[in-house]
Amino acid sequence: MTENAYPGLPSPPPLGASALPPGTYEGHTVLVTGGGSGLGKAIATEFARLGADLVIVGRTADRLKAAQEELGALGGRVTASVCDIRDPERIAEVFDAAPVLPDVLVNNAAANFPVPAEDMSPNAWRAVVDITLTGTWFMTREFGRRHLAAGTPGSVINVGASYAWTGGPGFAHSAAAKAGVKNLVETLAVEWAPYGIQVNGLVPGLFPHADLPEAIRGNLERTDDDKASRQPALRVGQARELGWAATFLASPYARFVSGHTMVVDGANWQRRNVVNAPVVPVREQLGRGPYGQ
Ligand SMILES: CCC/C=C/C(=O)SCCNC(=O)CCNC(=O)[C@H](O)C(C)(C)COP(=O)([O-])OP(=O)([O-])OC[C@H]1O[C@@H](n2cnc3c(N)ncnc32)[C@H](O)[C@@H]1OP(=O)([O-])[O-]
Ligand SMILES: NC(=O)C1=CN([C@@H]2O[C@H](COP(=O)(O)OP(=O)(O)OC[C@H]3O[C@@H](n4cnc5c(N)ncnc54)[C@H](OP(=O)(O)O)[C@@H]3O)[C@@H](O)[C@H]2O)C=CC1
Repeated sequence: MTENAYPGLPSPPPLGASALPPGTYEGHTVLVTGGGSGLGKAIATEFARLGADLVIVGRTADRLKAAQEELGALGGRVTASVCDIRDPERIAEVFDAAPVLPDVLVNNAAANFPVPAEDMSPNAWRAVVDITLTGTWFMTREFGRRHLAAGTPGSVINVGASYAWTGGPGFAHSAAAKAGVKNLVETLAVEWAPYGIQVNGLVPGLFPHADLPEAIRGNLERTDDDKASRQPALRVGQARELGWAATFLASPYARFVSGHTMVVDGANWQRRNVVNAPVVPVREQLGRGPYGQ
């Protein structure tokens, strides 16, 4: 495909830059689920650059250990805890074992793979909804209860997806779960504001990276042979751009922002064409034959 003639949205400042004052998060601890890889690690990185201590959570010990070393090199204390966020008892143990009660919870871990709705097994539905929605709720519940008991303020950021508003053909499970995640933001922001707890959402657009599972990476490659030109911004997101948004939302400069979901996607989710593109059924887009054959 030929290069686009338009400039698109400008590139962000380089990795290592920050809009917030140095030390904004000194003395604060940030727990990031899925902080051992991909966007979770990028978010954790930006908090660490601003002085935060971290707790990172995921299912895979090796992945967490590698991230712990990488993030630890930024100067703060990094605790790595193996935990499946579907398990509320294990979540309680992770909070018990953390050096302090984290001030910020970033619910970043999620599960997803493309599948035509009619092909989805009950377990496939459960795996995605249990991790993405129920796991997010279990983490948030533990965080909220402990802050209420301690009488301390806190900030929750739920990482979402724009198909929470639009629906997500080919991702019925994930889209339904992310809609629930966005709705939780709105409910809990009201319930917990009196106790000093902010709850916000943060939605990445297209942020390809090497840690994505094969099913998602393969899907992006199949449908996006030229990722940049298929978006209004004419480029994809840089992981640090999501990290910067997260550090702003949980910062002292956003104390009156709660119940809001911020979309960082170069306006891709608002996109409509003057002339509609031809409709291609999901199973055809995914290269599957007719249902039942
Ligand atoms: C696109 C841009 C937006 C991106 C948004 C993102 O979220 S990106 C972030 C993306 N990051 C991640 O997703 C990271 C985490 N994701 C994961 O670890 C896996 O995707 C997981 C959720 C399947 C693992 O959960 P687990 O260990 O509990 O699962 P398990 O292995 O036991 O399988 C459970 C059921 O699912 C079935 N099934 C599985 N794959 C497929 C498939 N491709 N097709 C159909 N079905 C599939 C499997 O067959 C089984 O059903 P069965 O046979 O019993 O009826
Ligand atoms: N990348 C993108 O373009 C987009 C991403 N998003 C959202 O951004 C967030 C991060 O995605 P991304 O970094 O790309 O995805 P990754 O697959 O790279 O990361 C997911 C992380 O979550 C962890 N995780 C998954 N399941 C569980 C579980 N049951 N318990 C604990 N940890 C778990 C994984 O670790 P482990 O497997 O070791 O448990 C991994 O570290 C997600 O919420 C995703 O939905 C939304 C739109 C687009």
